[in-house]
Amino acid sequence: MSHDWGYGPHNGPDKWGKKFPLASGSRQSPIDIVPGQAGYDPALKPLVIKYDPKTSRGILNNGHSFQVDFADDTDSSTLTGGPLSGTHRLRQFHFHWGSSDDRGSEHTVGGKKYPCELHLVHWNTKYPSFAEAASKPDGLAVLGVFLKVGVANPHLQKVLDALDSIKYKGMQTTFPGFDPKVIIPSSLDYWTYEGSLTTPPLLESVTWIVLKQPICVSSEQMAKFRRLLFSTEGEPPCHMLNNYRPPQPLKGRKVRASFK
Ligand SMILES: NS(=O)(=O)c1ccc(NC(=S)OCCc2ccsc2)cc1
Ligand SMILES: [Zn+2]
Repeated sequence: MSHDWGYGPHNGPDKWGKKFPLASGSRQSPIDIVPGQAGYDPALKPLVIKYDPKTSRGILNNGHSFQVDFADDTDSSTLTGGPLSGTHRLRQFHFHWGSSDDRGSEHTVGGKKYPCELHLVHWNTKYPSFAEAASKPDGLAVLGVFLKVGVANPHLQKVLDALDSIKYKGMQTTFPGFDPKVIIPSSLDYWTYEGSLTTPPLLESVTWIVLKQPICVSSEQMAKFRRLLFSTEGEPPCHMLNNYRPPQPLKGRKVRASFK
């Protein structure tokens, strides 16, 4: 069954509930993180991020964002510690961004929108595969990193240089030897809460770990994200803009902070 969900006026986040009833579920993402209401939890452990650049494989325009995919058949690239139990393997990372620098992130902080948000997607190896884990309440862990406009980011530039070869939906190319550690901020202070995928199928299987410290990106680099297309080569061109879901109701959930 082909799902034509997207981010436009006719198929955007307000319309997803028609085909994906989880859209109004009890643990939907993203959310607005209110620092004053996120209690410090001394029981939270430090995050342990171990990424091996030899596991990076390719870069794909999937028609909603672009993603860098990783080999996840071994424990070479993993996320452990923090609020997590067990080992979570890195599967892919991708971004969400706006049509201008004043919007684009999915999570917001006290109502503040960032121009872009990076998601590093991991799955719990207590399950046999990503697809199996994606259907379990403790199956996935997504590390969220905000991007703020400032000086150009040379590490991000390596990713952006590949975008010209994946302009249209469905295009992909090889992307070997990339270490995602270089686009993680120096501070690993985080907020964490129980949520969902922020796109269909909106599965409520994600432990969200959102880093407090943003990384920098220049306005010129943001313009490169916006040259991607939602559309295939044969379709009328539609620029990939505002591919973010707005914050969803907290519905009684607690957000915890790893820092005072
Ligand atoms: N934006 S997000 O990080 O919440 C996020 C992460 C992964 C996905 N979906 C993926 S990787 O789907 C792959 C296909 C699949 C298989 C089982 S459920 C979905 C959607 C949203
Ligand atoms: Zn995402």
